[in-house]
Amino acid sequence: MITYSLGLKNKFRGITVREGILFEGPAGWAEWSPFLDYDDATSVSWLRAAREAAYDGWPAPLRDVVPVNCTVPAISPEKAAAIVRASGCRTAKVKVAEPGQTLADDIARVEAVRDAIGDGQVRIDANGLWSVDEALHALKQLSRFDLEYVEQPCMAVEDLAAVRRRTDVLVAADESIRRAEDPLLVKKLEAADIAVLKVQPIGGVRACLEIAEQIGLPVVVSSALETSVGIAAGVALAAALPELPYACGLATVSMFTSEVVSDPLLPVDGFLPVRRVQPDQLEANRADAERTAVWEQRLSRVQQRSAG
Ligand SMILES: O=C(O)CCC(=O)c1ccccc1C(=O)O
Ligand SMILES: [Mg+2]
Repeated sequence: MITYSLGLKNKFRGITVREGILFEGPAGWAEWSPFLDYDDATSVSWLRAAREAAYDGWPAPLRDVVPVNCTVPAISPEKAAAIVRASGCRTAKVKVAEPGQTLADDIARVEAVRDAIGDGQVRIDANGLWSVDEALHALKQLSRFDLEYVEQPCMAVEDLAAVRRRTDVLVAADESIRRAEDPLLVKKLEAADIAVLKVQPIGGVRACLEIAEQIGLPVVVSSALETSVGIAAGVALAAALPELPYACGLATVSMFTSEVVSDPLLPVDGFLPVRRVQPDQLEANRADAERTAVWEQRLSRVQQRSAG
């Protein structure tokens, strides 16, 4: 078992360093990396996902590559365009509604991404940070860039439904599924056209496959900003879904300044290969003793909780 610490090239979700635990079981390597602002109760499902990876393995794949989007943080238009061009992806996901920025910043970034990707797809993710009115106003301005969909424009599932009723842009639910007590409320309230599923927060590949079946919406598999070890679980889910009509948000390894494997899960021409990974760069990416102790204590608290 090792605690890793990886730098991020750009601030993402408010963080500049990503940490987590990697461990190996009979079925392969597993990642446990709940974000630091998540409490122990929330982190139990993340542990279920890691145990599945280490001890059970994943259902058989139905495809051997999965299409992915490149992820564009809330950065300048010039840097955004450079990320899109370097990625080789035919779909880009652009972060918008960043605290401290304006709608003008979002418009400039989305415009630069649209220019860079040409006739590819552009989707945006507001991480629930708009009100209904802000979302409708922003979508009116941004829809001229021909959006594939908007992910989580508002936080409350009722607000998501309200936005969906009043815009032509397709709506995807992310936080409304992975952070909700009832992930199927999105379906009941007809709050979304697309379901974003993340393996760690939802509690494993099989848990995600179950939700996919019950929710009856097309699925976009996304990362929770994991190392290639965690990304491999997302790839396994994407490979096992009966249908995969959209590119997945699994091309996030390129956001790190280093990686725990020498052959990371990076897209080639917009696709990730379906395979497991074997970390061989652990020592160079090991967290210091203090951070390792913090993570090991956290893991033992969450293990106790999940055993109870
Ligand atoms: O979907 C992607 O392209 C990358 C994944 C991503 O955006 C993300 C990564 C970590 C935490 C939250 C999110 C999110 O989708 O909101
Ligand atoms: Mg999201």
